[in-house]
Amino acid sequence: MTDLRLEEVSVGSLENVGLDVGAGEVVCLSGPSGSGKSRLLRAVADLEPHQGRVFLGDTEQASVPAHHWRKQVMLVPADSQWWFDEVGAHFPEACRQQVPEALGFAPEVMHWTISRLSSGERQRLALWRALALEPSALLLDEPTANLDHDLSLAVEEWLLAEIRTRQMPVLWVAHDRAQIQRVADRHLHIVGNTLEPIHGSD
Ligand SMILES: Nc1ncnc2c1ncn2[C@@H]1O[C@H](COP(=O)(O)OP(=O)(O)OP(=O)(O)O)[C@@H](O)[C@H]1O
Repeated sequence: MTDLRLEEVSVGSLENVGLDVGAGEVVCLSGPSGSGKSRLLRAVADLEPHQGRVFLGDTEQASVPAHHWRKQVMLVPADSQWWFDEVGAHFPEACRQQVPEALGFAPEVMHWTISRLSSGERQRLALWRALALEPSALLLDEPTANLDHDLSLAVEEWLLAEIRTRQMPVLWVAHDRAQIQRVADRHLHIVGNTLEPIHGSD
């Protein structure tokens, strides 16, 4: 059981962010457009230079090569990147026959070309690809932004079940207040250069 801890992290206009996300806990992060939500996730994923320290359990980000860190602390960005022609080539062999039902795909999806994917299909497959790599922590940047309401609910439910089962600490950037109320154990909102806790239905 591993927590994700930020100590005095500064990136862009955000200063001295301190945060401890427990195993299996979902902390939602909201804030105005351009306030620094994505940059904070990128800093935690060691994709952007920043000040301060980030820990996964006892392991400090600065003590491991960035590519090892990123396999453990997995960022699912709003715009996912794909580098092979076919979907299946991006997945470990063992996962190709087990596409989760909640994502709404038939197994044939593994033979689809990347170029035909809609933005919502890309987003759902990027989530499955991230989980298929069995990370220890997840950083989700508006993971359902391109999905319709029903699919959004199904994906949320699937994600929450996976998060609880695997006991991953999760930072989840979201705009939709209703979604935040459904998924968040805690909600932090960016105000100026800091994160402020939002309680209940504020
Ligand atoms: N590498 C960079 N160097 C300098 N400024 C950057 C860099 N990347 C992003 N920015 C700026 O930092 C600010 C925060 O960007 P960020 O992408 O984190 O916003 P956000 O809160 O995720 O916004 P949105 O909700 O619109 O996605 C923006 O003004 C952006 O232009």
